[in-house]
Amino acid sequence: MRSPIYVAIDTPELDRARSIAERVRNHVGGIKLGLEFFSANGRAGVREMADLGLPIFLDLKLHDIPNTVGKAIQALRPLKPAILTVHAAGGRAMMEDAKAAAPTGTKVVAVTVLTSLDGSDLSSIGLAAEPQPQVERLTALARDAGLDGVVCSGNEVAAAKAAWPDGFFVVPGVRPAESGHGDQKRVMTPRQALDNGASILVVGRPITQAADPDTAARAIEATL
Ligand SMILES: O=C(O)c1cc(=O)[nH]c(=O)n1[C@@H]1O[C@H](COP(=O)(O)O)[C@@H](O)[C@H]1O
Repeated sequence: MRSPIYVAIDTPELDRARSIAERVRNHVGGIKLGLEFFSANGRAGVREMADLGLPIFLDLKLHDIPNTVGKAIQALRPLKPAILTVHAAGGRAMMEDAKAAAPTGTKVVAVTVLTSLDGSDLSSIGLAAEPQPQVERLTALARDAGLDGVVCSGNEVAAAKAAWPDGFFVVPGVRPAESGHGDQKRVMTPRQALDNGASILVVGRPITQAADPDTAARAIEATL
């Protein structure tokens, strides 16, 4: 079975991205490319990474009016990514247009509450401090809009899955026990996140910043 780990290769440097991907390829199920990589390398860079043969998760977290998000996804169609992200807070019509514009076979998943936010951050933007009800509300909205799944932390994934048993659940903010949290606030170990119902795990710096990314990816895989 393919590893549930998607390695988040967050770098603007194409050569470095390719080198990390080549080193970890036997211990991950796919590659996640986000805003940092895409802003520097664009669609051509994504194509080069796709040539390595692993599924591509294109994480652009689109969040705009429905027409703009739909047209942006149309422009991405030739890349045929395995997974694409939008922000659930963009609303139901935006998510519907996102799904309608995506290629067949691309999973469109909605980010609920970023894993970098804790209760006090949520209060500061006018939301209730408890993340779980917000994750549950946005998960139901994403399901009703016809998306394929959501992104949430390992703390909320069990509740989200209870509301959407056949949804696809992406869990970032994953940290092996001995790893630093960096800017992540709602974190969980890879094993626990899988046990709670994650479909895939997004792991970035614990692998990409390790002295030996291959060994780090292998060590995480061994805990699953
Ligand atoms: O959509 C995401 O992948 C995402 C959502 C979220 O709530 N939190 C989050 O960290 N991510 C992404 O997951 C990756 C986490 O990276 P590390 O913190 O280095 O493991 C980054 O590429 C983030 O953009």
